[in-house]
Amino acid sequence: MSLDVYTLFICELAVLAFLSIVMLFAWSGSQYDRVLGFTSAALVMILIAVFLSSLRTLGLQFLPVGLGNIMLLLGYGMLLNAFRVFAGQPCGYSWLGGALLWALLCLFPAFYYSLPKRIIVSCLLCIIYIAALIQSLSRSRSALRITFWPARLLLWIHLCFHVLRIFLDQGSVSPLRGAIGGSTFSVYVIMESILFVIGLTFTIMAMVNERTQIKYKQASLLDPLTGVWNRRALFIRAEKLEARCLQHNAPLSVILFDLDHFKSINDRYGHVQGDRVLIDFCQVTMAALPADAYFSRLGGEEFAAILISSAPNTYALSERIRLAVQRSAPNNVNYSVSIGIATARRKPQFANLMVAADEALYRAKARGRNRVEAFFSDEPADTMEWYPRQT
Ligand SMILES: Nc1nc2c(ncn2[C@@H]2O[C@H](COP(=O)(O)OP(=O)(O)OP(=O)(O)O)[C@@H](O)[C@H]2O)c(=O)[nH]1
Repeated sequence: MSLDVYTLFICELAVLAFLSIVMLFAWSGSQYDRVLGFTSAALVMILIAVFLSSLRTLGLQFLPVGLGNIMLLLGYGMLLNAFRVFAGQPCGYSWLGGALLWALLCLFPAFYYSLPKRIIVSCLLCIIYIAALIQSLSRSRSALRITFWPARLLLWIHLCFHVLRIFLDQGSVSPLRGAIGGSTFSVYVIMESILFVIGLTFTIMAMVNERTQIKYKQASLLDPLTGVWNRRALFIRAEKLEARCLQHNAPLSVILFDLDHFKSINDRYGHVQGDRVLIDFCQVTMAALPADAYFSRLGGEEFAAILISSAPNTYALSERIRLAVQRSAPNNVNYSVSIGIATARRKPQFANLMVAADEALYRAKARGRNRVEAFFSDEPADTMEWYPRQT
């Protein structure tokens, strides 16, 4: 099979133009997402670079060799920015490095007029950029469960191709009259480049799509004011914890919190200060809870925590939280919390624990607030762990 370099060149220009348009539409449709913006810029720059390199047929040197490669390296720089923004890193100036170095080297005739030297330097710069892309991608790994591996594979294939090119492309000038490609190897470079830009465009769109979906899913599980998990998240998590406790025969505890006289805090200090108290309560409580506890806002001034912990430990922890809240005074506003707890020794059922903890919380309110009450029962229950009746 022989591949015609002219046909491939036209294909590449058409593919790049089409992908640039698709990406520009995706960018504007995504409320100008910066990742898609940088990718659009990269595709447009690579399109210009490919067009400029075709001017070799006219016997030109500066436009295809100087400017064409500068545009190509700027295109890689834009891709680097896209991956950096995706990973939450600052763009910095490294995206400019390749293009500046190329411009500098073109000042030396020994480089400017030597195809083999230009091929080696161009390959090395591409390898550096692709390695930087792989490194930035690795930083996004936790945010990309599905698209991480295809993206990584695509970049590694592109990197290996450039390593191979250093050894296989001898830089022998194409024998074709008015050749578009610089060397006889150009046909493979164009073909790989077409496949790479197609793969890259769709991979980046899939990455952005996955990130958006995760963001919306997270948002649906978080309380917008305090940033802690919401009721829905708690119930999802509880199912998992129930299963874990069942498997390891571990005790499961629920702690219910209700801020005392919160309405009067709103009335006396205003709603904004009331919000600050809610945020402060979350910070104080989260700092005291163990890392594997799951804390959420049920609504209003009601919160819940679920954790694998025995009854005495849960009681001691709740007391610590109550005292920490009592000491805390955001903007000099003192407040307190009533706490109800319940623990199941084995076969825990979250719904039952919530009812039991709620009963204990009701007692804490009835007995004067700012106190911890644990669920107890007079019935001989075989799974609920209860405390001696408090008088
Ligand atoms: N600032 C603020 N207030 C809220 C928010 N959500 C609910 N509230 C207020 O919380 C108050 C809850 O009042 P109540 O249910 O009467 O409870 P309380 O005043 O804390 O009384 P006890 O629970 O009996 O100690 C209401 O006034 C709500 O308006 C919120 O997001 N921000």
